[in-house]
Amino acid sequence: MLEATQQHLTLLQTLGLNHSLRSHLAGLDWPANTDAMRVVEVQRDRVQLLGAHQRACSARIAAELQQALRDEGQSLAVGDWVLAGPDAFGEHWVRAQAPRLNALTRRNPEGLRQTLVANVDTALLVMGLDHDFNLARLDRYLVLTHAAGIASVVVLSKADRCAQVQARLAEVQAHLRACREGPQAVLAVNGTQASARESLWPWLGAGQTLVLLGSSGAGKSTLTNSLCDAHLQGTGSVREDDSRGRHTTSVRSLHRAPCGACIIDTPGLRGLQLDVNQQELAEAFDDISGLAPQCRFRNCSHQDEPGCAVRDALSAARLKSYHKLQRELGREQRTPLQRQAQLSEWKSRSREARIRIRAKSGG
Ligand SMILES: Nc1nc2c(ncn2[C@@H]2O[C@H](COP(=O)(O)OP(=O)(O)OP(=O)(O)O)[C@@H](O)[C@H]2O)c(=O)[nH]1
Ligand SMILES: [Zn+2]
Repeated sequence: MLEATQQHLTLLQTLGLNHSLRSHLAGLDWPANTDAMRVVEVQRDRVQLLGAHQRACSARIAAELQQALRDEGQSLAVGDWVLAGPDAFGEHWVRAQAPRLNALTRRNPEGLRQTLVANVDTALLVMGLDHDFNLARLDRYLVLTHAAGIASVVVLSKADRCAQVQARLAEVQAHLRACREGPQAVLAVNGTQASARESLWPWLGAGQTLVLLGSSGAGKSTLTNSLCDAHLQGTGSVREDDSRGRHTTSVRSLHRAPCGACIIDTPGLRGLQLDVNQQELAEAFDDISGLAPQCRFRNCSHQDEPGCAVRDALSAARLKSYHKLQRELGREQRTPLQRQAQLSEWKSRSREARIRIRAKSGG
């Protein structure tokens, strides 16, 4: 049994199973008749899985696992590793989930935590060299990946449509010049061509998992198709005036590239609400936290204090991003549920107070 399991695990390396995930899986209590498989797509009450047999299969989530996930406010995400197998009727069931190495999470519009993808090696932050180019949005994505401990590469797409590619590349480099743990590279590509694959070659090793992030119309699906050398993902045109896409991709899905890497395409996020605290934000802006000790005032807010080392060294745009995200976190510290709970607590307190006052005054 162990031999068979080991053989399976070796086959699964091509699906992104690395050494650490392998030990996570080996440490699970394997239910009878199950195999290790990877979640490649999440649907409403089903997931699509790929396993050692390399055939996609559709599975439902066993009630106990469903309950356990719900208790933790979690759900399965693309990239997860699970144990799944068929029942007597041939219906496949996911019975266990392996602990994740990492996950990208955001707050959904209701303020609840949502896992976007799990077990990723590199995030490609895709930004079009058209109207999509926006350094403030890039800063937001960099916080998302940094907080998850996932390496990032900035990919400026539509290089064939832009007359100032070098200037744009230099702009991004200058914007992030003081970062110690910034993106691993900043590249410009024509996502429609196979040459994009060559530019990204260092990150496309066998068993590597990459996720493409960026706004709708940035060119994520186009790049996915080029990296996978196949037309897997539908692509859509963008509006002439603002380069906005039409949200062509609607689900996250994992694809295997011929080079052996796993590519996760994602739909463009409409406004990315971060799921980080002030500490994580400060860590992601390590250019600011690194320079702050040199400011004249220990509690310098890097706004208009004299002797501010941060303001002198950073671009105004980078500092503006930081202040904006800091304000946003201050506002968003509480989720709508917590805000509602707070509101009803105030209401009941003032009701009690009114009753006390009335009782005192004998009314
Ligand atoms: N010329 C050129 N066109 C590109 C490039 N990348 C994307 N496009 C075009 O830009 C449009 C949007 O590309 P998509 O790949 O659908 O964008 P997306 O990021 O997947 O968008 P959503 O699925 O809506 O999130 C399509 O018309 C693509 O053909 C590129 O590098 N060069
Ligand atoms: Zn300062």
